[in-house]
Amino acid sequence: MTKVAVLGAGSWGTALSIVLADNGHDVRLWTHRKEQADHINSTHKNEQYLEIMIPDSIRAYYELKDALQGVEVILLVVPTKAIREVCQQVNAIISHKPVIIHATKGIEPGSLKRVSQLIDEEMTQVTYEDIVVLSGPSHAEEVAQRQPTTVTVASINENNAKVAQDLFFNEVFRVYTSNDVIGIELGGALKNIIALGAGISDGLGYGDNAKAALITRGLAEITRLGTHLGANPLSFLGLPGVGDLIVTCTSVHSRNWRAGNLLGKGNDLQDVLERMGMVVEGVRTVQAAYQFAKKENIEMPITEGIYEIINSVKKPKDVVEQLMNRDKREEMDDLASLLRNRNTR
Ligand SMILES: NC(=O)C1=CN([C@@H]2O[C@H](COP(=O)(O)OP(=O)(O)OC[C@H]3O[C@@H](n4cnc5c(N)ncnc54)[C@H](OP(=O)(O)O)[C@@H]3O)[C@@H](O)[C@H]2O)C=CC1
Ligand SMILES: O=C(CO)COP(=O)(O)O
Repeated sequence: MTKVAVLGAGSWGTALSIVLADNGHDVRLWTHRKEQADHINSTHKNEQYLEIMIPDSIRAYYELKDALQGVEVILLVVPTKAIREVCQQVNAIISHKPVIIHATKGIEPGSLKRVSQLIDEEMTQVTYEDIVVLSGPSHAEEVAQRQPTTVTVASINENNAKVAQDLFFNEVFRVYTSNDVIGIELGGALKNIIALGAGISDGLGYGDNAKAALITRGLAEITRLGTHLGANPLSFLGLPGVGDLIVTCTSVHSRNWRAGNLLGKGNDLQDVLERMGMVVEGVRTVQAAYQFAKKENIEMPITEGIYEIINSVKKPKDVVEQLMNRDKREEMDDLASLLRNRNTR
């Protein structure tokens, strides 16, 4: 039995706590709202985020220092915009060196840093190489119902990746390992932008052809930027790449798809975000990806179009027209040269 503090009691933190509790671990689920901790402990429910009974063995905490007492593993699962703040709070409390796993999917606008880089910056006890990221096609709603799910855990520290694999692995939650932290983080963050696009396309009334095109050409963009930033291109063919792209672009559970769908139907972004009541990471990540594409001079027309819609520069229909009328080209043009360049390095 491992003592694990799960920081973030939203849908994903709750679902992953259930996996850990099913595996017999001592799970402390931390929330920054006292009334939520009391509610979870007295009712074993967190219905604001998930319609599921929470195992009695999971205890919710409001006091962070109590939640962190003697833990061997910390699982960070707050939205990207809260990562720095939560890491600073943890840093002020712990003096030991637990294994840090994060399951957050985003990139910070401005700094253009991935989540593991933010953790590394904020936590003095942590070394970048030791951080583990957990990612893959895994909606909280299905994980909490113990539906078959596969994810990947990646770390430069192979031992820590195996620790994470053993911690979560069970008969309905299959966990693979990888050492491509950059690829796994970027795949998870960037697919949310394409999922917004898929939702917009559905909201506009376009069909499966358009969505399949967005998924495929979106994957080309993710691979283009990711490989440029040092990821292994093969990672984008894996669970945290194409796997997560498919699930997020096609599932009604997806917050990003749902938000996009409402935007495509003509709703205002602020209204949409208020209606969602949960984090829609793609809205913030698209700002970062757009900045990345400009800074690194990477062609990302879908990302650019979603950026223009989110920032009310263009209407969804105009972006579709813009994408369909780009210059004619060979499909594998840039990806083939990207792989060639990589091989000769
Ligand atoms: N939901 C899913 O299926 C999956 C989500 N993810 C990723 O996991 C991350 C979290 O998503 P998810 O659980 O869905 O988000 P939710 O919106 O469901 O929950 C976010 C949780 O974080 C809490 N929180 C926000 N800011 C802070 C803060 N400053 N300090 C402490 N707690 C804070 C929220 O508290 P409050 O209730 O007060 O707002 C809430 O409990 C995202 O990066 C997402 O992309 C990854 C895979 C699957
Ligand atoms: O990352 C996810 C599934 O793997 C969750 O995506 P959403 O945030 O769009 O629900």
